[in-house]
Amino acid sequence: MPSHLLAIDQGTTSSRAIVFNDRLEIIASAQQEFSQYFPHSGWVEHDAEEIWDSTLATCRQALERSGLAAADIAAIGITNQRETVVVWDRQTGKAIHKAIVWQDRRTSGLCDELRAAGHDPMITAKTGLLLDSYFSATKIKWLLDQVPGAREEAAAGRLACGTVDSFLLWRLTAGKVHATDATNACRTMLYNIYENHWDEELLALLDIPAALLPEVKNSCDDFGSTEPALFGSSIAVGGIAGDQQAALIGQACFRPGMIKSTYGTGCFIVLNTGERPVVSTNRLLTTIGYRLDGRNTYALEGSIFVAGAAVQWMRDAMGIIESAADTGKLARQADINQDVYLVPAFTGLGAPYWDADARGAIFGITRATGPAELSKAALESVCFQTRDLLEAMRGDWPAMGDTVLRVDGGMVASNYTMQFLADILDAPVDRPAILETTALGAAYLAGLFKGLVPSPERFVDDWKRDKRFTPALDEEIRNRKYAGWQDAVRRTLTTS
Ligand SMILES: Nc1ncnc2c1ncn2[C@@H]1O[C@H](COP(=O)(O)OP(=O)(O)O)[C@@H](O)[C@H]1O
Ligand SMILES: O=P(O)(O)OC[C@H](O)CO
Repeated sequence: MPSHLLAIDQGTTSSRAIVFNDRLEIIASAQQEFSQYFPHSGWVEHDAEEIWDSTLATCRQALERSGLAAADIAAIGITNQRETVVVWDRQTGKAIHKAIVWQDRRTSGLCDELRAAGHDPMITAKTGLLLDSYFSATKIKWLLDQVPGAREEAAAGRLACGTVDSFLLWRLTAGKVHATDATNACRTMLYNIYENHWDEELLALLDIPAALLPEVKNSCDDFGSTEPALFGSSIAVGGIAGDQQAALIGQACFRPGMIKSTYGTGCFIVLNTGERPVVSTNRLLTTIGYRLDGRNTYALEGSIFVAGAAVQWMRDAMGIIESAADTGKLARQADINQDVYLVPAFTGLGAPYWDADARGAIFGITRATGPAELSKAALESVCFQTRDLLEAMRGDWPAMGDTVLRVDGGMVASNYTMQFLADILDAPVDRPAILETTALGAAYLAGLFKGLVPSPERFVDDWKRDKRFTPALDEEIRNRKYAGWQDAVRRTLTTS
């Protein structure tokens, strides 16, 4: 009986494949970066062929490194960068244009027009999202409108469209399955998260034919099986989830009130709110955390565009540090009497401010300010932004109670940052034993499909912590520091 699981983690900058055993321990992995295309200011594209090639290559490498054959893999789970869209030809499987990436802002003018026409309350009421070019819908419209012949091809039923999971599934099954899961569908801004269907009014508003879109399934479901020639024999695909939702699953946040925060390039905080969706009054997103057996578990999400990217900026643009880990060492040496704040609004500010025009700023610099103080300010900015989101979540969902934040992503390697996070939140911060939580979530869904892993209720109890960071900052200092941050943000915003 095959008992291993293969997780595909198709991210914004790299594709990864990880083989897990049925105890959900990592056996082997492979990773490959691919090109980012920036054809114009604010535009971000990926080549769908590079996405596919890197995914296939890493799956094969991970299998080879594990010493296993395809026949030893019980099922594949796919997790992916969300919102990014591909439109492809059903006959050839080739994309008609490069994929438009979630970060791409080319349709912000169209979003402004939709807002001016008063459509945003309807969009939020159906999708739980805020009208923004971040989501897939306006990107699909752009592709249909701008690629020569696309509208005619679509009308003739010759095109298919989907988020990256759906494109990969199409390729893995050699065009036999056109499907996605609810966590990906709910990020398109075309999916009604309360009634669980592609929304006709939204499709009509954006002139997107329903026939283009994939079937929406559970996150753990029968997604078909891979073409035998790809890996030597066919493997079932049993799970799909967008990467932030997969991290929620991998962190075993299966109970209402449980919350995870992923610190990579950006930061995404997701709170499980249970079977009842919570409508945000604080500009957070209502989203589907996962769908199992036809039942949605909803979540509130806050997205911060710049987290580890602030550290990359210190290294690549400023040359203040040589490697990311230097920031922690420097921050510990900083003069504690200097209150320096960095507001990393490099591409505007995300939740809960949603100010696309704000730009980064540094406050409180003196002649004595140097790399140490800037490093400290960069790391702390991520923690202040997390507190902003948690305050918004508490406002939206008073039942949240005491928070324990489960963290993952590259930046959680920084003990300085994690301790300051606990201090400024005045809440414990838990770092898990397995840091590959996104892939773990995908593997878990695939394992659940095959009955190889514990039920969600039991998985919660199996979750293992590496380290807990406990708050240790005096209340008066905490309040003063946070007030300083709020003041810095106020001075950065372009909207009042
Ligand atoms: N020790 C560290 N201290 C601070 N930041 C770090 C550290 N290690 C990694 N990072 C940051 O974490 C990010 C990488 O995390 P990762 O989860 O791999 O991101 P992504 O999946 O978005 O590419 C980078 O932005 C990097 O600067
Ligand atoms: O690929 P990541 O890890 O940068 O995540 C991207 C998010 O899914 C975008 O919403």
